[in-house]
Amino acid sequence: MSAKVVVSKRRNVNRQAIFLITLWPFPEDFFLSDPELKSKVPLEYLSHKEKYEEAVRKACLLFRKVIQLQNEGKGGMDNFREVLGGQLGSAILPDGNPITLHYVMFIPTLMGQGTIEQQAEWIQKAWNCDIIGTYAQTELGHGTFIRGLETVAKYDPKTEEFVLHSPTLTAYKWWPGGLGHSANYAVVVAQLYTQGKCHGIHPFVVQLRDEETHEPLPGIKIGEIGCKLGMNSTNNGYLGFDNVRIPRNYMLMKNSQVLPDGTYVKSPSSKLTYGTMIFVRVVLVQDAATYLKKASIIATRYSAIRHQSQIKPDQPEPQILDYVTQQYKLFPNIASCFAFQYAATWLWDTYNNITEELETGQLDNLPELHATACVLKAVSTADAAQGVEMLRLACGGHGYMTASNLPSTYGLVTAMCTYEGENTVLLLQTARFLVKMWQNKTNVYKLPTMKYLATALNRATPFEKSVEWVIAALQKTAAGKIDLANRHLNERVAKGQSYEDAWNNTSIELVSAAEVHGRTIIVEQFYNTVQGYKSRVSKELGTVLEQLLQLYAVNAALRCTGDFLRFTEVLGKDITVLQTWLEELLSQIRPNAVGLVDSFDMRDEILSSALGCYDGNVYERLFNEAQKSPLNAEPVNKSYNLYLKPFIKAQL
Ligand SMILES: CCCCCCCC(=O)SCCNC(=O)CCNC(=O)[C@H](O)C(C)(C)COP(=O)(O)OP(=O)(O)OC[C@H]1O[C@@H](n2cnc3c(N)ncnc32)[C@H](O)[C@@H]1OP(=O)(O)O
Ligand SMILES: Cc1cc2nc3c(=O)[nH]c(=O)nc-3n(C[C@H](O)[C@H](O)[C@H](O)COP(=O)(O)OP(=O)(O)OC[C@H]3O[C@@H](n4cnc5c(N)ncnc54)[C@H](O)[C@@H]3O)c2cc1C
Repeated sequence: MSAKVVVSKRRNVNRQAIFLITLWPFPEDFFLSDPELKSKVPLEYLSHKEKYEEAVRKACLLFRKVIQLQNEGKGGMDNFREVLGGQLGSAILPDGNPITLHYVMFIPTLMGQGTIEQQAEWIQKAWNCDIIGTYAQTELGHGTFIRGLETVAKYDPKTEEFVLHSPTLTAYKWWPGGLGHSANYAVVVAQLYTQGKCHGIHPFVVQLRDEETHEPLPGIKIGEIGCKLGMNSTNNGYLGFDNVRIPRNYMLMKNSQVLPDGTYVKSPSSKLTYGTMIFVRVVLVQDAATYLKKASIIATRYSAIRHQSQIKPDQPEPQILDYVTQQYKLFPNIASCFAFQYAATWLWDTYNNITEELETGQLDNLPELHATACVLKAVSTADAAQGVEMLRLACGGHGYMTASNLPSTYGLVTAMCTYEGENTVLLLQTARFLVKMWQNKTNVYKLPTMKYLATALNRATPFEKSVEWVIAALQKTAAGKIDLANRHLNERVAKGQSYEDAWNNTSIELVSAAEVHGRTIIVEQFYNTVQGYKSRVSKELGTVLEQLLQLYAVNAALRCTGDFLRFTEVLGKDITVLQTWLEELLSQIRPNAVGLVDSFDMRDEILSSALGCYDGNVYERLFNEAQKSPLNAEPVNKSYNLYLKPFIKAQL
C-alpha cells in the first residue's frame, strides 16, 4: 500500500478533538519557517565543539524570537514553555539547549528563593538576558544526597561577604547545564557557615564570568564535562571555587537569612529550599508525555508504511501494523501518552494551588505534593524511556538510524530518569511519606492522593472486567504492599536493627509499593479526565477515549499480575480474562491508530524523522538523508590509498 493510500486511510478522527488538552495557538510557524533555525549540516556530522557553537547560535535566535513575541504581546511564559519543552524545543535543538537552565531553574529559583528586593535586583536582568544563569547544585561527589554537598559558603562579618570554596575535587560542581561556557551567573547550592556553625545547604547567586569578556572571574575554575550518551550541546559543566567572595545579599534569603553581624535566621521549613526541584519534577511529567508522543507518532506511522513477511502464504506482505505483537508494542504506549498528559495537567494544577498556599505560609500540603511529584516524575520518565526504546525496536533496523530521530529522543528521555532526582531515590521519598501516613492514618483521609489508604486494605475487590475494578485492585495492592513493607520494617527493628538499617533492608519492597501507588494515581486521573470529557465530545470520540483508558488500565493491571494475585481476590482465570480484554482492545484501536497519533499534532519539522513523516515517503527520505553523509561526497575515500590498498596488497 503506497504512502498516499495510507494517508487517505486515516480514520475520521478529529485531530484536535481527540487531544482535548488543546494548547493555546502557539505560533509554531514563526519558529519552524525561520531558515536561520535550521542546521545547514545534520548535527550528527558536526564535531563536539561545532555542535555546541551551532546550539548557542540557535538558542540565542530562539529566545530572541520568544522575547519579540512577548514584546508584541503575543504570549509570555507559555511561549517559553513551548520552546523549552520536548516538542518544539527538542526539534530545533535535538542535542539539548545550552540556555535551558537559565529559564527552567535559574529564574524560577530567583523567584522561589529570593526576597522581593533580590527579585527586583535579579529577575529583570535575567528576563532581559543581561545575565545568563544556571543551577549549580550537583557535585562530582554528590548528586542525590544534597545534605552531603561539600561546597562551602563561609560568612565574613568584617566585610559582610560570603567566601565560597571547593575544599576537595569531589566538591566541584559537576553537571549543571550551560555551566561549561554559556552561563555567566549561577545559583550555587552550598553549605552555609556563619559564626562557626554550619546551617546546611542554601542557595547563593554567584557571578562566574566577566559580563563583557566572558572570562572566568578570579578563583573560578570552570569548563565542560565532555561527551555524554545524549544532550551533547547542553554544555553541562564543572565549577570549582578558590575562596571566591560574594556580597551578603547574594545569598537568596526569602526563607532563611544571615544578618550583617552573621546571625542566622532559620527558615520556617528547611524543605522550602528544595522548592525548585519540585517545580522541575512537575514539568518533567509533561516532557515524558511529549517525548513518548513523538516516538509513538514515528513508530506508528512507520508501522503503517512498512510491509514485511506474510500472515497468510497466499497474501501480499501486510503492514507490520497488522501484527498483534506490533500493536502490543505501539498501542499501550499511545495510551500512556494520554495517561501522562492528563496526569501532567492535573499535577501542574495541584502544584500551582499548593504553591499559592506556600506563599501564605501554609505548608500542610507540601509533603504530599513532594511525594506525588516524586512518584509521578519517576514512573512517567521510566515508562517513557522504556516506551521510546520499545518503539525504536518496533521499527527494526531503520529505528536504529539517526535519521529516525528515535535514538536522539531516547537520549533525551532517558536522562530524565536521572536528573532532577534519580528515580529510585524519588520513589523512596514517596515511600517515606506513604509509610509515615500508614503508621498514623488519622489524617490520611485529608490527602487526595492517599485517602484510599484508609479503607483499601480491607475492601472486597471481586474481579470484574472494568476500569473501576482495576483502580480498586491497584489501590488494594498498593495498600497491601505498604502494609507488608511496614510490617517487615517493624520486624527488623524488633530483631534489633536500627530503623535506618531496617529501612535499607526493606527498600526493594518500599520502592515497589511507591511505584504501584504512582500507577494508581495515573490510572485514576486518566479515568477522571475521560469521565469529564465523555459528556462533551462526540460518541465516536468518547468510545476511542474509553478504549485508550481501558487499554492503559488493563496493561497496568497485567504489569501487576503477581502482586494482584498476592494482594487481591483475583485468580488465574481472571488474568486470562485481562489478557483477552487487552487483545480485544488492540483490535478495536487498530483502525484509529494512525489517526490517534496524528491527534498529537506534531509537524514533520518537530518530529525530524525520516520514518515519521506525514506523507509516508519513508524510503525516499532515508535515502536522501544518507546522501548528506560527508563520506558520500566522494566515491573513493582517501583511506583506501592510505591504508586499505597497502593492506590488501600486503596480503596478496
Ligand atoms: C528540562 C529540565 C532540565 C533539568 C536539568 C536537571 C537539573 C538537575 O538535575 S538539578 C539537581 C537535582 N537534584 C536533585 O533532585 C537531588 C535529589 N535529592 C534530593 O532531593 C534530596 O537529597 C533527598 C530528597 C533525596 C533527600 O534529602 P534529605 O534532606 O536527605 O531528605 P530526607 O532526610 O530524606 O527527608 C528530609 C525531609 O525533607 C522532605 N523533602 C525532601 N525533599 C523535598 C522537596 N523537594 N520538597 C519538599 N520536601 C522535601 C522529606 O519529605 C523529609 O520530610 P520529613 O522529614 O517530614 O519526612
Ligand atoms: C543530563 C543531565 C543534566 C543534569 N543537569 C543538572 C543541572 O543542571 N544542575 C544540577 O545541579 N545537576 C544536574 N544533573 C545532575 C543530576 O541531578 C544528578 O545526576 C542526579 O541528582 C543523581 O545524582 P548522582 O548523579 O550523584 O547519582 P547517585 O546519587 O550517585 O546515584 C547512583 C546510584 O546510587 C543510588 N542511590 C543514591 N542514593 C541512594 C539512596 N539514598 N537509596 C538508594 N539508592 C541510592 C541511585 O539510585 C543510583 O542507582 C544533571 C544530570 C544529567 C544526567
